[in-house]
Amino acid sequence: MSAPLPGIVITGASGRMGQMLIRSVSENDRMRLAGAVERKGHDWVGRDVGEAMGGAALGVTVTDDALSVFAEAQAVIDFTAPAATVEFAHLAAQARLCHVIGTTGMEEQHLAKIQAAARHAVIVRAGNMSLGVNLLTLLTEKVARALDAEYDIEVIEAHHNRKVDAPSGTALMLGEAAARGRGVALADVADRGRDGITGARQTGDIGFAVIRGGDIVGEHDVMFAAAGERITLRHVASDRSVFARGALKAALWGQDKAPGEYDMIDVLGLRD
Ligand SMILES: NC(=O)c1ccc[n+]([C@@H]2O[C@H](COP(=O)([O-])OP(=O)(O)OC[C@H]3O[C@@H](n4cnc5c(N)ncnc54)[C@H](O)[C@@H]3O)[C@@H](O)[C@H]2O)c1
Ligand SMILES: O=C(O)C1=N[C@H](C(=O)O)CCC1
Repeated sequence: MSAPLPGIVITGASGRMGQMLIRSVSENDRMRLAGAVERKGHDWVGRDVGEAMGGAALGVTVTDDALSVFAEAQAVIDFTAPAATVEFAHLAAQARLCHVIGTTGMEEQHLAKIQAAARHAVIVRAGNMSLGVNLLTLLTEKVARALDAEYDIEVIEAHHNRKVDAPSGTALMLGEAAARGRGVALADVADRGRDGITGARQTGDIGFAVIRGGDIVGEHDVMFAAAGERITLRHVASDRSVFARGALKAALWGQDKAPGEYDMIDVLGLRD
């Protein structure tokens, strides 16, 4: 007899990523959709999630009681908002299931609570779950290590007009990778908001520039600019399925791991 398929809960079910994840999990034959969670008061609560999405019924009713569905599942995939994710991390630790976190815009207070939850649960967290961006972080680190500070590093990102955090989680991952390559702490060299008479660029800074418009899914450039030449590493996401694919991989990967915090470099087996 074959083992039961791992049950996956999707939080933020009505969101841009939530709907993509509901579709991806329900079409995947290595897992089953075990729950769909939305915030209290959301008009999807109490409805079949497939019908709420405008399609066929999936036999899963959207709930605002996360713990009740976590108790019957093996993983939760969570692309919501920082405060909600902290709450879900606490509940996932209680239910001892794998928590895959795609939420960005986290501050120190959120990260400390997630770290505490990782004492009891497997947590996989990444500002970008796509294979392409995770490879790009490795390339960025390598190029930054090879070049000296005569090469100014700028991270440029573009996203849709509904995005609420900036710079994007991906831009910060790329900035961290560049700082690692340089052997510095990003917090010491990040230049995140230029406006007015800023003065000349400081040698060694890592700059961030942010574009918001229309339905851009996610675009990131890491530029190394020196006198006489410029290198640009680029990733363009044109479909949210690339993030969902990584998240589903992480949920399966996390099933037999010890509690702790992991990222997509671990999931993809790319760590040196
Ligand atoms: N890591 C990645 O690969 C990746 C990719 C895409 C988006 N993201 C991040 O995922 C997050 C969501 O992005 P989106 O575009 O889907 O946003 P969205 O606003 O479309 O969806 C967020 C959903 O979360 C729900 N939500 C908020 N609080 C909740 C709560 N307490 N309980 C249950 N549900 C709650 C909202 O109602 C909404 O449906 C953002 O932080 C975004 O940056 C990460
Ligand atoms: O649409 C978003 O929001 C995205 N967020 C992530 C980020 O902040 O980098 C990943 C790309 C899409």
